[in-house]
Amino acid sequence: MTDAAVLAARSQAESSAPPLLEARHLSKRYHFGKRLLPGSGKIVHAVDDVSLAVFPGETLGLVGESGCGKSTLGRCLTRLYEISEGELLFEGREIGHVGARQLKPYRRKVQMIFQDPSGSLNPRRRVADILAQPLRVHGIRPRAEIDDRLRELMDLVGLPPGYLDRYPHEFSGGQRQRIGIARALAMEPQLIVADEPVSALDVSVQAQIVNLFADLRDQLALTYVFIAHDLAVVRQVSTRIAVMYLGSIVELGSTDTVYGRPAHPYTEALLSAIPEPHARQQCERIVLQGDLPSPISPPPGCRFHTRCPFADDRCRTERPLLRPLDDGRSVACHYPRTEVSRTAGT
Ligand SMILES: Nc1ncnc2c1ncn2[C@@H]1O[C@H](COP(=O)(O)OP(=O)(O)OP(=O)(O)O)[C@@H](O)[C@H]1O
Repeated sequence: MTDAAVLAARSQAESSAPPLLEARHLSKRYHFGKRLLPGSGKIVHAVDDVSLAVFPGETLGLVGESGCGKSTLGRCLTRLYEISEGELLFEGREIGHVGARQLKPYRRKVQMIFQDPSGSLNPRRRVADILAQPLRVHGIRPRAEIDDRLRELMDLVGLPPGYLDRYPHEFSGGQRQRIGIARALAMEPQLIVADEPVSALDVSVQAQIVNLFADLRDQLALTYVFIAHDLAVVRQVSTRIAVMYLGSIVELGSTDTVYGRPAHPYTEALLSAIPEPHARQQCERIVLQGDLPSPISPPPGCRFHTRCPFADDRCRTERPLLRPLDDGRSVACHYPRTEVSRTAGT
């Protein structure tokens, strides 16, 4: 493991603990069109050479605008999607390319929570059945202990045990998300990848669910990858932040470092849009010109150069690697904002 991207991904460790999960040069491509006719199909480079380490007990927030590849990366990390290239290691063991049988223990240890939990909640089954199913199928608890465990799970997510007899449609959105969380917890996971888990909820309910995530992390020593487009929510819940742009990580660092003084021009623009007055000292909003380029034909050089106000010839031709800076974060930019004079307007 000598190469700069992997070292940069690991340089963020807040403790000496080895990573729980590590992606090395992970890429995911979608093929569509007429694949049988050579040259006629198209390839979407949804995740492009991502190296990332997730450490035990942390919440790694994954942010970036719509279409940058957050969900695809989340699904690759949980092995819901096949990985096109690269490695994925859980507790040091390669699990990126193993078959279903070898993947079984990992499937339990890593759970995914979605924006809309309805997908995992069978509308014709009572909550008790929904929660008991993984306990039975995976033999997680002896039959005699299942009833107690169901009550425990309801208690963990703040729902009365009497609700076990109800059906999913009898709950509000926030309560349904609590049941989705309880279902994930039933597997006794070590890592949860939560993909936009609060974005469909009312703001007041969002705060309750975010607090629940934080409480559960402390209570059960969980580790999270928290995917969201709402930067204020991600800031509240995350210990570290990974910023994605067009399939790649462009900045990775502690939440305070990245939000306090972003180093990548894309992060700077993204954070300038947070409406909260206390989110950053700087109030001026940076409006990026142009749209997110297509991941079917990403631009050469720095992927961000077509929208970057500071791009020069080097940026147009040479792709910057994710490299560690002195302050512990990593950035994929030839001219990080923390290394140039802001007053000079560069
Ligand atoms: N099944 C698919 N086939 C082809 N392209 C896909 C597929 N799923 C996603 N994509 C494309 O891959 C890119 C990344 O999508 P992804 O959903 O991972 O981004 P995202 O950052 O999670 O966006 P959002 O926040 O809108 O969900 C997008 O350009 C998207 O259109």
